[in-house]
Order: sequence, then C-alpha cells, then structure tokens
Amino acid sequence: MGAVTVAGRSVPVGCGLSMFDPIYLGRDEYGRPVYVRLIYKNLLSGGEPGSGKSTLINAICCHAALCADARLVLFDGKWVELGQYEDVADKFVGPDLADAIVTLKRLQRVLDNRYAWLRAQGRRKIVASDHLSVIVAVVDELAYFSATVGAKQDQEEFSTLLRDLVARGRACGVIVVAATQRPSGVDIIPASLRDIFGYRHAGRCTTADSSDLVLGRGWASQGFDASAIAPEQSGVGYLLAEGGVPVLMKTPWMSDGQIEAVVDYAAWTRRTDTIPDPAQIAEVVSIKEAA
Ligand SMILES: Nc1ncnc2c1ncn2[C@@H]1O[C@H](COP(=O)(O)OP(=O)(O)OP(=O)(O)O)[C@@H](O)[C@H]1O
Repeated sequence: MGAVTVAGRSVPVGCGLSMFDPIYLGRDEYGRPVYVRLIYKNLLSGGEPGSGKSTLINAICCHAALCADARLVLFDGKWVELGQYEDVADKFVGPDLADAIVTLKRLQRVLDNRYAWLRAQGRRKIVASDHLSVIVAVVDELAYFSATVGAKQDQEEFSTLLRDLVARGRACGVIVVAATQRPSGVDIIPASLRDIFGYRHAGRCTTADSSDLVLGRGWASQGFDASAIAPEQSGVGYLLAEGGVPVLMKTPWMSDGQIEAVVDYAAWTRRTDTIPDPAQIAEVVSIKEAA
C-alpha cells in the first residue's frame, strides 16, 4: 500500500490492490464478471483496428497502476495508446526500436538476477510475500516493433528478446501483455510465440484464419470465431485461458477522462517524495532572508 509521510508519520493512501489479485476484464455473454490472474501468465490480444484491444489493455494497466507491487514498462509505437500511463510507468518506450531493444535487454537482466536469487534459495517462483515488484511489460502495437520499423535484424532481435521475456518471465514476476491489429502474418505472431501466452484474446478479426492465429488453430471451426463478431460490437472478443475453452466477453469501456482520474490517483499513491519537515522549510526561508 502506498503511503505519504507527514511529520515522520506514514498515512496509508493506496487502494490495496496487488498483481497477485484477479484482474477484472469485463463480462461474459451471460453477464458474469470475467477475472483473470495474470501473475505467472502473459496475455496476447489480437484483432482488427477498433476491435477493443486498447480497452482490454486499459483494464490491465489501470489495475497495475493501482497496485503498490506493480511496475509498468510500456512500449507504444504510437505514443498515444499508452501515453496516459506515462506518469505511473518506470519506463515508457515510444516509437524507437533501439530504445525498445535496450529496455528488453534490461528486463532480461532483471530476469537473470531474479532466477539467480530463486536458485540460491532452491525455489522455482516468486510469491507475494517475497515483496518483489511484479513488472508488467505492455507492448502496443507488437507489429510496429517486430515487423514495421527498423532493420530486419533489429526487428528479429526485438522478437527474440520479447519471446525470452514471455517464456521465462512468468515465474519471476515479469508479465508481458501484448496487442496487435495484424494477427495475419506468421512473422508477427509465430505459433511458437503465441502458444506461450497463457491468455489469448481475439477481438473482431477479418478472417477465421486470423482468429485462429490469435486463439490457436482449430477454434474457429469449433464455433469460436472472432471474425463472426459484428463490426458494431466494439469491445467484444474471445478470451482463451491456457487449457480452457474460449469465453465470449465484452471489455469494460473507460473514457480518457476516467483513465486520467485513475492514473492521477495512482500517481499520487506512487509518490516517493514526502512532505518536507516544517523545520527545514523555515531554515530555507531564513537562509534566503539572510541573503
Ligand atoms: N467495451 C466497449 N464498449 C463500448 N465501446 C467500446 C468498447 N471497446 C471499444 N469500444 C469502442 O471502440 C473504439 C475502439 O476501441 P479500441 O481503441 O479499444 O480498439 P483497438 O482494437 O485498440 O483499436 P486500434 O487497433 O486502432 O488501437 C473505442 O474508441 C470505443 O468507441
């Protein structure tokens, strides 16, 4: 829980959420609330533009922003998709592939250090009582870094580093949430990468093949086809949990103003500065006056 220190006394101000808690992502077709536990998992969202990927990511980012045990690392090729969270992010990567690669390498170092720490204790994964921050790396839009900007070699390096993060991060508290509006080319979501995302979310897709590219081969022919979602059903998509059956659900819509309010509050709970000791303020004033 966050705290503000007043004259040496700590006053709790956080809302007490944790990344170990289930995260509210919306309601299913029967009106039941849908929660996911992202800890030890990753999430991939794919769908055509306007299908509701950002809405889903907003639900996760707002939860993470309000968690005292979460640190956000954001990758946003457009600046504006995740830009509202910049004040609560440890690192914000804009449309800069080189910066994205450096940041992923730093996260890889965190992974290595955390595994060395776990190994020294003969353990396999972190738990809430370790009080280690959960790092939530959010990538929107995946294809921008993996297939659009920069040299092929750099795009491949980005994809390799991201794959490592997705594959190894879960047990040591590094979670990847990635979105793409181009679930169409094997270069953007190769099956080997897709299959290691514990949660996969398909918003409306243009074809049944694109839907399968996100959810996994075969689901469309069994009736779980995101290309059958009507264009006017923004925010509706299929959410698949590893080993389960896709659930048709709708994400909760938040306006920019609502997000701003949450982020403002979250930023306040995350402040590391404290209200200065009144005695020190008086001292500064007296020095100024003396001058
Ligand atoms: N749950 C929802 N309820 C109502 N409207 C929604 C919902 N989700 C999305 N929308 C509408 O759809 C629009 C596009 O949603 P969103 O930005 O989440 O899509 P996207 O898939 O991220 O698009 P892009 O790929 O272009 O970034 C929103 O501006 C909003 O008008």
